[in-house]
Amino acid sequence: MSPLRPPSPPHPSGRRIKNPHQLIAESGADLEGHGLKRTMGLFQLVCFGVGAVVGTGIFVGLSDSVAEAGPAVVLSFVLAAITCIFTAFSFAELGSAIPVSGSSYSFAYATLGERVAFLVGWCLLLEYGVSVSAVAVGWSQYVNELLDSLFGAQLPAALSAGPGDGGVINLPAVLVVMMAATLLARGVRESAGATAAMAVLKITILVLFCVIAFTAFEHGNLTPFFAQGAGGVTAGASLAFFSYIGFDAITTAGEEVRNPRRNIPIAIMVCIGLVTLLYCAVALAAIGALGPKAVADRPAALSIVVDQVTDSTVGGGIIAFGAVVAIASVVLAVMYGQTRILMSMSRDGLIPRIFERVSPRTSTPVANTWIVAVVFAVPAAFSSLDVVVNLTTIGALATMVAVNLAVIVLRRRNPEVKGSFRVPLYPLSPLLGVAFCLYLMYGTGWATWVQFAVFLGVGSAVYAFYGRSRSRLAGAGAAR
Ligand SMILES: NC(=[NH2+])NCCC[C@H](N)C(=O)O
Repeated sequence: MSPLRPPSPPHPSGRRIKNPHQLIAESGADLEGHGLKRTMGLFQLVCFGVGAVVGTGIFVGLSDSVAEAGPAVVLSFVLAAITCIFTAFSFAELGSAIPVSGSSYSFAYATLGERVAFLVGWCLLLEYGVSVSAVAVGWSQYVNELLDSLFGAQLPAALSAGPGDGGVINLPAVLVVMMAATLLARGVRESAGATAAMAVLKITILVLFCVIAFTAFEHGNLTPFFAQGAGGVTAGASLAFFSYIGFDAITTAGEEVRNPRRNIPIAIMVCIGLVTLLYCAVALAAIGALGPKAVADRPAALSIVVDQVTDSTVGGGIIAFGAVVAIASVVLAVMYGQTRILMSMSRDGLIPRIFERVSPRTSTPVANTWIVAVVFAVPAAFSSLDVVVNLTTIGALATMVAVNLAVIVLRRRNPEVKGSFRVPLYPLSPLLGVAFCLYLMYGTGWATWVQFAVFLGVGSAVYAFYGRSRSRLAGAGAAR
């Protein structure tokens, strides 16, 4: 049973919009010590961000972006980072003004209304759920690489890749999803210490990679720099964007952060800056060592580069081991996020109540966790990486468009709700955020757009036939 919360009073506009004051009051954000415990400081918050962001995108996706952009992939990373920065400003403003859990879904509910909030929640199924599948598929490549360097043998392709990638079923990907569900259902979460350790591990592995790969650096490998022209840079940026997804996790911790109004925006900026530096260095090191062709379209590319540079399988094995641990932690974190978003939506009455049911034995949403695991194990088993990466990316970008718009709506409609952080150059920053997001969405290609349109159509139908009539907010009398 969920604790009963008093329903929000109707929004003055008469539309189904959650009153931001009510949201803040419900979360106890202005009363330190109420609600969840405020234990996270700035360092932990940055670690939390790095832990959520660095994963399959750089370890595996790098080779796809290099295939699109050549050495100019560095610019693709920068383009993706700029998109994130504008959007991160918006996340930071909303996160500091309305410091509640639930992230973009809650922000949209307080500004753009219930229908849009539902669709944002629906897109989060791509950004979180489908990305669990994507990250798991990437994990499986490094498991194979690790097995290879430990035992000199890999799993047969039939059992370690989906039909699109020349296999039948991707068993390691299914395995990691099920392991994460088992841990989450038992209430095992990364402790603050483990989160920090994981972030340090990721940074160490990537720095180690750069140090090794730079020993074999040759400028010649970086020319021609614009191997595939400007179009390649754009396509590469859409792919590279995946490796930044997750920075908004920082804003989902709103209720557990000390001094959120100051720490959340700073943590977002530090996290994106650090990650961009790392990614550009890794890309330059990898291409500088072996040239773009040897990096492009290779599974477990970072391990392979190190193997070739050091002429042994030990270094590559170490990188693979680090990647296996690091990527598994992303699966855990993202699946956790998905279950909590579904819990918020269920508490609002927009999806069936089974998602908010908490097991009395473990105090975790067990049914919710297993539904998520089983549903997203299917694309993990049978999809190829680029399909799930593109779907995750387009879903994430769509929610970010909504977040940028939410800033504008909040400032116009509730100018009194202010956080400590305000986006610079308003309204230019959120508008540029929208523009960059749309640009990268465009870069995902028409096939992804078609899949996305179908997905949104289904979501609208679910809202029309289910969520709309069962909404708690509607029960409060604000229905229109
Ligand atoms: N909230 C999320 N969807 N996180 C997925 C993060 C994916 C992560 N950027 C990676 O490269 O593996």
